[in-house]
Amino acid sequence: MARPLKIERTGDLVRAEHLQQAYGDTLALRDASCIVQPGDRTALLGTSGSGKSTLLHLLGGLNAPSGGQISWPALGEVSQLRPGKVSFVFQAQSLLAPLTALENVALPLLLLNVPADVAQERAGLLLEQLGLNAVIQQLPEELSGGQAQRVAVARALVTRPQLVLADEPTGQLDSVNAQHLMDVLLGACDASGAALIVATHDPQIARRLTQVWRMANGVLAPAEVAA
Ligand SMILES: Nc1ncnc2c1ncn2[C@@H]1O[C@H](COP(=O)(O)OP(=O)(O)OP(=O)(O)O)[C@@H](O)[C@H]1O
Repeated sequence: MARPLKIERTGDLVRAEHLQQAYGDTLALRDASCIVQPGDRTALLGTSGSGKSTLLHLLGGLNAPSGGQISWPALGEVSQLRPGKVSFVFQAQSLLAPLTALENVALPLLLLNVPADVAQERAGLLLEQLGLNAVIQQLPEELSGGQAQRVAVARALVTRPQLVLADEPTGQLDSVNAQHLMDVLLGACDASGAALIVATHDPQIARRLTQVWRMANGVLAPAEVAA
């Protein structure tokens, strides 16, 4: 529980109370309460299978919880969250196979009716920032795992979202590229005032964030200040 839940704040990006998520007989999330505010920098830690991805998916409105309450006071209804206000960097490969790296990154802007030339320019700039100039015309199958992960980060940032939910975004990167990716993620979120939540197993990544949420067996512990 990041902050007391009793106080209503219209500026809260997410308010979640006692969330539960069942997948058939598996109760993946047993009890998670948290508030996300603009500018938050949160590391979500926990062993494999503890429920981190499940929580991120609920916070971004991808799934409805089986129990508990969730709302997005500053963002609106769940149908208004994506694309645009909330972005995901998924753990699994999520780029669209028939589209080039550039087209994958520009797509969320096209869905928001941004003109194609503006969308391509913004997508190209982000890909350049992530060191991907050489591969912008390549298809996902022609990218390395680490390149694909960085393209997915560019796609998440291109709409200048207010909340970025990143599920092990550095899992396929060496430590230099992982730190560079965090530089870009943090720089983009600092520039826009967005909140960033990163599920990670990497202590070096967690150290770049200011608070820690720990998940154990589907239960989210109160937030701690990062060491
Ligand atoms: N779609 C699904 N159907 C059935 N069970 C699922 C599904 N997604 C997750 N689970 C189960 O829910 C539990 C929590 O999974 P989750 O992916 O949230 O964990 P995690 O902490 O993100 O793990 P990791 O660090 O390995 O990514 C696990 O027991 C997992 O097997």
